[in-house]
This record gives sequence, structure tokens and C-alpha cells, in this order.
Amino acid sequence: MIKVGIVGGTGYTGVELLRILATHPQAEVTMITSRSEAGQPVADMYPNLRGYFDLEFTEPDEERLAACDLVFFATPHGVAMRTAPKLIAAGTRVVDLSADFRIRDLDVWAAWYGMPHESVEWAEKAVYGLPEVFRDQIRDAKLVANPGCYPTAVQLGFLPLLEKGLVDPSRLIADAKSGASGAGRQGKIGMLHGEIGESFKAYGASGHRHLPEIRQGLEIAAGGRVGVTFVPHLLPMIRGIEATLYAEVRDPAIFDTLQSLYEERFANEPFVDVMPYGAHPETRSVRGANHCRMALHRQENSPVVIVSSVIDNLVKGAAGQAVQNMNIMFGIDETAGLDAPALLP
Ligand SMILES: NC(=O)C1=CN([C@@H]2O[C@H](COP(=O)(O)OP(=O)(O)OC[C@H]3O[C@@H](n4cnc5c(N)ncnc54)[C@H](OP(=O)(O)O)[C@@H]3O)[C@@H](O)[C@H]2O)C=CC1
Ligand SMILES: CC(=O)N[C@@H](CCC(=O)OP(=O)(O)O)C(=O)O
Repeated sequence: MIKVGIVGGTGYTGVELLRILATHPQAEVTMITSRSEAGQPVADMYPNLRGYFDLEFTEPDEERLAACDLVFFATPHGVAMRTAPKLIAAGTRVVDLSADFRIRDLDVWAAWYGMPHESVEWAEKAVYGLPEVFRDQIRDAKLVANPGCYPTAVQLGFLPLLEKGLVDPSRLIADAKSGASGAGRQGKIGMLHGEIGESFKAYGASGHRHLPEIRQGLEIAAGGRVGVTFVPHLLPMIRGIEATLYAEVRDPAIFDTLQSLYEERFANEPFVDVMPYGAHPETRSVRGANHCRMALHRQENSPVVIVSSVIDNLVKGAAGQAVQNMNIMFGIDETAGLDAPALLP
């Protein structure tokens, strides 16, 4: 059994890790931390986990965490970069769900996250945990930077087009919408039901911290510079992201082969489902599941290809992808603990 520790167990991604790991055949959670709830049994706070865990939240003790085979950081930005290097030095592998190790250019990281980076060494050595691109590097990684939720939906949807150089990379558009759980569990007035219910808005239109992460991933796929406009929106629902992506093809003749290009690119990916041409993937079709579903569209004779990509922000956008990365790192079945279908309705 893989001995697992979770730092930040009371947040939405922490409890989602617990839900997934509760039935994982080859992992056992041995430690889960919360500073505010230390001493409280996990099942008292989260009754859905009654009968699955006989654990209490504890203070984040580095010595005890270092006794784990793998530690997930489900903490705000700036926490993992201080502690993960010490755990790695003790032989523990780390999957960080925060953005601490996602961005290669640390000046860019510091500008978006509002603090200087404290582990230049591990920011360089970390592997970006998008298995559909970096599976081989993830296998041997000591530290995996789990991708952000919007960046997962956006990168997966654009990948085949950019890898094959089929679109103008200078004018990509990602129009993305997220449920409120993407903002985490800490109280904020702007996230109250009374503030977001019966309403819908864009935010971060002049710049969002996921923009540099998305650009970095798309530039790797394209093998050169890209121009991307990314606008997130807040939906009055709890889970799910839908990203509608737009790109102009270089040669309209390729529309005849785009569907098969997407199907072939993801044929061996257990968690990417290319739906029939013209389908409209719904967020509820991935709710609670580790899947990204996507579909292609074209309007009349337009040169623009439209890709609709949906994920559950807490699963393929966070905890599910983190467990997928753990499975790859430990050489076990990549789908272990992740094979449940979505919850419908
Ligand atoms: N929500 C989402 O959809 C996604 C979130 N993420 C990222 O995952 C991370 C966790 O997100 P989420 O679960 O939503 O966050 P929450 O705010 O819901 O939870 C944060 C957790 O971290 C703990 N924590 C806070 N500060 C510290 C600290 N200094 N040291 C140790 N533990 C700390 C908190 O518990 P306590 O204060 O009691 O210790 C709490 O358990 C964030 O970086 C987020 O950006 C990534 C993808 C998607
Ligand atoms: C709805 C909402 O507020 N979403 C969050 C993004 C989700 C998230 O947690 O971002 P990371 O994946 O980088 O950690 C936001 O816009 O900041």
C-alpha cells in the first residue's frame, strides 16, 4: 500500500482527495492535516466519509509527513514551496495541487502570485502533471505540479490542433466558465449563494493568474509563441468547468479530418473522451468523474474550429488528476480509484 499524507484536508480539494482515496485499492491515507480542525475526527466533519476513515485531522507535522510515501498539498499558494523540498529530501514524493511549481518563469510566477518564489531548485525540477503530455516524466518525478482547473480544460481542448500546427497560434480564444467550488471553501462574500445565485459574470478579463500557465502549456504544444485570450466566468453552480475554445485553421480542408485527428490523439487516454462531431458536452456528464469530454464544431463555412471541453474542476481539474499522477508515479494502474462514472442527474 502507498502511504499517503494530505496537507490541507479540510478544503474542497482535500476532501475530494479523501473521497477518491477512500476506495483506492493501493493507497492508504495515514495522515491528514488541518490547523483549524486539529483533533477533530475526519468523519465528524465529513459524514460522507463515515466508515471509511478512522483518522483525525492533525497539525502539519513535517516529521510525520516525511514518513509517508507520497504527500498531496491541497493548500493555498505559497505553502508547498516552503515544505515540499524538505519532504523530498527525506525521500517522500509530492503532488502539489496549488500553483507553486507550475510556472517555469519565476518572475512571472512572483508577479501573479504576489510573493517571491522560495524554491528555485524545485520550481525547475518539478514535472507539470498533465499526463496526456508529460506521462513519461511523471513516472520518475519526485515532485509533480498538478495543473490548474481552467488550464486542464483549455490545454486538453487545444492540444491536437497546436501539436499538428493546424491553426493560427497567434489568435487563440478560451472562453471558460466555472462553478463556485473552484474558489475553495474559505468564506468570501462574493461566493455567497445570495451573491452568485441567479446571476452570471465574467471576471479576470484583463488578466487572470491562469493565463501564464495556459500560455506556457500551449507554447510547449505549439513549439513556439502563442497568443491566447482567456476569460473566466463564474457560474451559479457548484462543480464543473466548460471551456469553449476558438482557433482559426490554416487550411479549411483539414475540417474533413479533424474529428479523426482528435479521436486518434486521445485514443489511448483513459480520461479523455472525444464525443461525436457536433455534440455539446455537459458539465454534469463529468460531475464527480476524472474525465474530460470534448466535442468539435464548425459554423457554416467559417475557418474557425470550436472545441467545447468540460471537466469537474475538483476531479480532473484537481484531486482526480492528482491521484492519476500518483498512480503513474508508483507504476500502478493509472485508473485505480478513478474508474467511477459521473453522477447523473
Ligand atoms: N477548488 C478547486 O477547484 C481547485 C483548487 N486548486 C488549488 O488547490 C489548493 C487547495 O484548494 P481548495 O481545496 O479549494 O482550498 P481551500 O481553501 O478549500 O482549503 C485550503 C486547505 O489548506 C489548509 N491550509 C491553509 N493554509 C495552510 C497553511 N499555511 N499550512 C497548512 N495548511 C493550510 C486549510 O486548512 P487549515 O487552515 O485548517 O490548516 C484547508 O484545509 C489551492 O492552491 C487551489 O488553488 C486547484 C485546482 C482546482
Ligand atoms: C471559480 C474560481 O474562483 N476559480 C478559481 C480558479 C480555480 C483554482 O483553484 O485555481 P488553481 O487551479 O490554480 O488552484 C479562480 O478563478 O481563481
